[in-house]
Parts: sequence; C-alpha cells; structure tokens
Amino acid sequence: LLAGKSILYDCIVIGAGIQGSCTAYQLAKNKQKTLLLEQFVLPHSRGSSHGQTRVIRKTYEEDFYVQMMHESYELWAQLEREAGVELYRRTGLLVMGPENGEGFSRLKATMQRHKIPTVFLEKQEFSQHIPNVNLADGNGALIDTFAGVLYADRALRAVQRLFQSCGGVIKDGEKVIDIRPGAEVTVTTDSGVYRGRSLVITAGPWANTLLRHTGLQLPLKVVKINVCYWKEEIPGTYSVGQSFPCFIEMEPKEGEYDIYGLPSNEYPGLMKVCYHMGSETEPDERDKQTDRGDIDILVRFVTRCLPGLVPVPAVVESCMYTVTPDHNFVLDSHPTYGNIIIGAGFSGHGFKFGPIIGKLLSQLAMGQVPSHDLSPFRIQRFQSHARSSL
Ligand SMILES: Cc1cc2nc3c(=O)[nH]c(=O)nc-3n(C[C@H](O)[C@H](O)[C@H](O)COP(=O)(O)OP(=O)(O)OC[C@H]3O[C@@H](n4cnc5c(N)ncnc54)[C@H](O)[C@@H]3O)c2cc1C
Ligand SMILES: O=C(O)[C@@H]1CCCC=N1
Repeated sequence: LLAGKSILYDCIVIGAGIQGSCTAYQLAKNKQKTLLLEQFVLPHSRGSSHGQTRVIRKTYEEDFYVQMMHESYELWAQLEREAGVELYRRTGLLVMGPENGEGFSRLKATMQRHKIPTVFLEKQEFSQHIPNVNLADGNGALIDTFAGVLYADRALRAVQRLFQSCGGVIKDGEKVIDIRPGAEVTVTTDSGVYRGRSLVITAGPWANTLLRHTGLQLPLKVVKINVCYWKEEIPGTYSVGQSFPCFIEMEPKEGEYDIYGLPSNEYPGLMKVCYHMGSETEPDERDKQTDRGDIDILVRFVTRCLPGLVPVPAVVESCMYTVTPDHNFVLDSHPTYGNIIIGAGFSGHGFKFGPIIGKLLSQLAMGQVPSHDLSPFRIQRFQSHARSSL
C-alpha cells in the first residue's frame, strides 16, 4: 500500500493498551478520524494492561495525582454508563506504613488536605476492623474508603468497543516498523502504510523501540512483574464477599518497594499479593527473565502479615512495568515534532488514570491546552538522562 494513496487520519494511535485505547476513544468522541494500531492480535497478555483486576485509589502523596484521580473516578463512572458494564467495585484500600516515616505522614496530610473520606485506625482497634492481618510494629494504618478494584480486561474491551462504535478503526496484529515525522506523519506497519495529521505513541514497554524512529530515547526501565496469587487456608477469609479491602504495605523494609494486595475475587480462594518492582527485561524476552527475588520477599511478607494464606504462590502470571526515574508518567509532545504525542512510563500505577490520561493525550493531539497541569510529566525533567540523536 502506498502512503500517497492511503487515507489521511486526523490521528494515529500506536498501542492498544489502556492508555492508547482511552486516547483513541476520546479522539473518536471528538469527531477525529482515528486509527488505533496494535502489534498483537487482541486481546493479548504480553504488555501491561492485561489481567482481571487493578487497584483504583486517590491515596497518593502528590496533589497532582489526587486532582487527576478526582476526574478519573468520574470518567470511569461515565464509561460504565456508556458501556453498560460494571468496571469498578468499591472495596476500600488499607494502607499500612511506618507511622513516623516521611511517606506515610505525607500521605496522611494529603488525604486530609483533599478531604478524601479516610478512616485512621488506631493500633488497638486494628484487628477488630481488619482481622487476619498482622500490623507490623511501628506501622500506622488508614483506609481510603472509596478505593476499590477495576475490572481491567473488561474495561479494556469496553473502551475498544466504544471507540469502534464512534467510528474508530482498530488494526490489530499489525506491528509498526517505521515512523516518518512531518506535517503528515507516515506510519509503516508490517502490512500497511498510514498517514496522520498527528500521532500518539502509547506503546508501553516498547516506547523506546518506537521513539528511536523519531530520534528520542527516554530513561525508561522495563521490569517483569511476577503476579502472584496465594491460596486462602479457609476459602473466603480475604474475599471481596467478606468486605476485605485492597491493601498497600509501604516500604515493608528499608530499601524495599511497596507490597500490595487485592481481595480474593477473580480466582475464588486465591488472593493477589504482589511486589511493586521486578527485574529488568527486554519486552520481547519477558519470559526469559526468571528472577524470583521478588517472590522471596513476598513469601516473608505473607508469612509475617497474612497468616490465613499458604505462604507459597499458587498461581504466578507475568506482566511488565515501564518505570521512569521518579516513577511519574511521561505525558508530553515530542521535543522536536509537536504533532507527535507521547504517553509512557506509567511505572506500574497508570491503569486507574486511563480515562483521564486518554483525555489529556487527546487534548495534546488536537492542539488544545490540556485540562490538567502537565508539568510533573514533561520530558524536559530528564534533561540529564534524555538522549536525543537529532
Ligand atoms: C502486575 C501489574 C499490576 C498493576 N497494578 C496496577 C494497579 O493496581 N493500579 C493501577 O492503576 N495500575 C496498575 N498497573 C499499571 C498499569 O496496568 C499500567 O500502567 C498500564 O496498563 C499501562 O498501559 P499502557 O497502555 O501504557 O501499556 P500497554 O498495556 O503495554 O500497551 C502498550 C501497547 O502497545 C503495543 N505496541 C507496542 N509496540 C508496538 C508496535 N511497534 N506496533 C503496534 N503496537 C505496539 C503493545 O503490544 C501494547 O499492547 C499494574 C501493572 C502491572 C504489570
Ligand atoms: O497503582 C496501584 O494502586 C497499585 C498498587 C500499589 C502499587 C502499584 N500498583
């Protein structure tokens, strides 16, 4: 297919994970002729957006994330109405962390400043509210009462369906192999050539592979996450049905990353408990990364804190994070080509923001002023890291 004869799209979006799919949907809703390209046949489990569940919460230390989450909750509710499916289940989120530590104190202050419905649990009342969990000595605890679970696979399918119902075109099983920047961007896949007035790159772990065609590299680290499910000794002990909440244990030991869990639900009798970091991998070689250091940390945690679980993972699935040095996202225009928009580096916490990120990236692609302050997400903050070969 010759580019000269191909259709001119208002926007081409590369990557049909949650961020690309939400962006494409927002564009199509705004009457933009939009093409969404995906390298794998959909649905697939080789990126970052697959799996049945994700945590949704406003519990962040930074004001900008809390402000974005206010709107994201509204947009998730709107998506539920438009798609006619349940995407969110309220469970609450228990956060445990060093009571006098900086992170936990900042979190408490942000929750109070934004008046987020929160229950602060005293040590002596903890086990009465949260049975079958051992609170570590020196840890405080709070509950974000509106937090919960997003049904991830279902949400992704719903957004893609809504995009198509607005006239959007999805071409899956088509890998982008070249990008030619210009007033009209030319995108070549392994089976076609497409032109767009603007381009959005939301390629998850493959962001740098694609950005190379535009002369830009970002300081992104791709890690494999072992998604572990643990068997309940007594089925139902930690289940949504018993109103068990999601949880985050902040910095379980000095120098360690957070551990988080979701109540048993998708696999009855199994609770998801994961380490918020993994070992570096090439995205196409994910299954060759077999490091299990994270699982060793989780076994110790489960043994100490969750006595109702068998301390050996029953099911281990795989997923990837694409991590920036400060764990904040990249939401920006390309430094050289203003009509190329980049959404990357979601650092293992981007799913809950999908609808608001879709809105913000679509605003950038349409040349509008974004409706949230994007300064924390600019590429420029990596000045000492970013390697531009232009
Ligand atoms: C185990 C795990 C648990 C998580 N838990 C949470 C949580 O509880 N709450 C939360 O908010 N977030 C969570 N996250 C993070 C969240 O899931 C991610 O931030 C989000 O899914 C990233 O979406 P994405 O669209 O950027 O990437 P992806 O889903 O990876 O999508 C990128 C897409 O681009 C496609 N692509 C790449 N290159 C090309 C190419 N050349 N041509 C065509 N297509 C291409 C890929 O195939 C892929 O489908 C978790 C992530 C993991 C892995
Ligand atoms: O983003 C989230 O809420 C989850 C849980 C905490 C760590 C990462 N993902």
